Amino acid sequence: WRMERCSGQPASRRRALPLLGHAYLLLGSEANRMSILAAVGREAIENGGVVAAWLGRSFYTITSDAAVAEVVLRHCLEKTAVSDILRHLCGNGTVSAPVTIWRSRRKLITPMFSTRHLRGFFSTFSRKSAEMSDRLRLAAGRGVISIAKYLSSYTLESVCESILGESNEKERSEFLYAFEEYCRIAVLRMSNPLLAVEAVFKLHPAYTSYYRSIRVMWDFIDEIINTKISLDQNTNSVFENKDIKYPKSFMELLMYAPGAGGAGGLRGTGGSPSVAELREEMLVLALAGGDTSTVAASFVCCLLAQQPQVQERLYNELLEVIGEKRAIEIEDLPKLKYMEAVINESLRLYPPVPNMLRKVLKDITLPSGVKLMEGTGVCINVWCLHRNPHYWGPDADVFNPDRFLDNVKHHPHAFIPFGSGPRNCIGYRYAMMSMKTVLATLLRSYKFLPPPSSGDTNKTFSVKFDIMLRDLGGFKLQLESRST
Ligand code: HEM
Repeated sequence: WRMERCSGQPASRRRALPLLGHAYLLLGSEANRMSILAAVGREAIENGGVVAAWLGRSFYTITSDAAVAEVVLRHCLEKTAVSDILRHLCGNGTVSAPVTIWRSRRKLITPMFSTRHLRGFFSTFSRKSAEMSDRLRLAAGRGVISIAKYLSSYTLESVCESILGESNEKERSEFLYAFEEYCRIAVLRMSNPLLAVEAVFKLHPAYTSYYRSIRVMWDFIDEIINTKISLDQNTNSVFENKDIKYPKSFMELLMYAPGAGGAGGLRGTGGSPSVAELREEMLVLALAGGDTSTVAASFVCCLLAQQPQVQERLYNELLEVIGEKRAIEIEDLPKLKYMEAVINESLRLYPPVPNMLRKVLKDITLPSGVKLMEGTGVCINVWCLHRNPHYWGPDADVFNPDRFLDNVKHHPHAFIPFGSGPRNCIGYRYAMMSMKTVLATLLRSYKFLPPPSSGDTNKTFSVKFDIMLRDLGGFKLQLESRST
């Protein structure tokens, strides 16, 4: 009570238990976890933007308010202890690193996302999209499929080619399976403060599986790194070759980055990058870049299946900008304005990262007088912020891409699927390019239809939360070929 009083934050009306605080509410199924997070986010809206809750003995401010999100994302760059679970996998990789290490890591990978490098990856997106479209030919007209299954192969293949440079299919699917297993268990550990304690987790049935899945992912990346290093050594080019031709993989770019070697940079002993450090960054990019885009593109497809008029309008835009037959070119992408609005509206309603956590390092007093206290955590409830009627009107839950075409100005922090501030998503442009390319390829060849008897065309998908947001129904839809 003292914390709530000092911070001026209303306490959640849900009961807190000794030791667990409100964390016991998150212990049920993945769907239950998401509905609790959404309910607490709505409590914050009712309270004018914030509500206080306890995750174990840690005090958290939950917010669904754009102004609070802006302050937090600008000033609080440290992740909370919950991110320590991510560090088991990614170590000091950019996404999970403590601020002191994060600064140099972020500086090092930023140039890799320059326009020049991103342009180099377009050919990967377009080739992999065409391959996925071919694979789908067998599924068209043959009933219900999970579009996420196909999109996850597309994103992982593209990510592997552009980020790692190479990989084989069997190992890729083992990697994907291991990642799903890791997410399933990691979120249990994040939601249950007792399981965050290693000695307690050791007694849990998922303990072995958790570390096995991490091992599988590490081995996958290490194998690629070691092959690359020995190849380069054999050709005498390791770290000296400044004239490699584009497109390079992110891994090559990182190995040859001029900035590598500074404090926290990627040079291991003897002037070469340590495999462990390369692995950390590659894992961050492969994971942050793969699953998020799969989830985002899958929700777009399912929403389009529900909304035939939106899909037809998008198809017409594709005909106008690209036409029916010619290959998509990189210059087409910025012209697809309606496509961008559809993706944004989908990201608004179904943000793949529905919660962002930050630690407060210094007391901050918000304009409302509420205090964010040093040492406490903040959870930005993106799911509720994106559905907050205060910013999006009484029809906030309705899918309407025109919101992003109208000249109505929204609060700049009412829409933050990629975060914001110095620690925002570094792969935003990569993700948009990849998603636009695959969606344009698929929509020119297929019509998306909802599964039979899926009911209301504006229904909210039932979702679950396991680090990422996912459709509980498994992203099901039907395909009809446009060429018949
Ligand atoms: C639709 C796709 C994507 C979404 C919705 C998304 C979302 C996000 C969000 C919300 C954050 C900030 C998390 C926080 O503040 O706690 C983030 C960080 C990050 N994302 Fe993405 N992301 C996507 C795609 C990508 C891609 C394609 C890459 C790389 C290829 C990537 C790399 C990263 C990295 C490295 C960070 C950490 C940045 C830092 O801490 O400085 N993301 N992403």
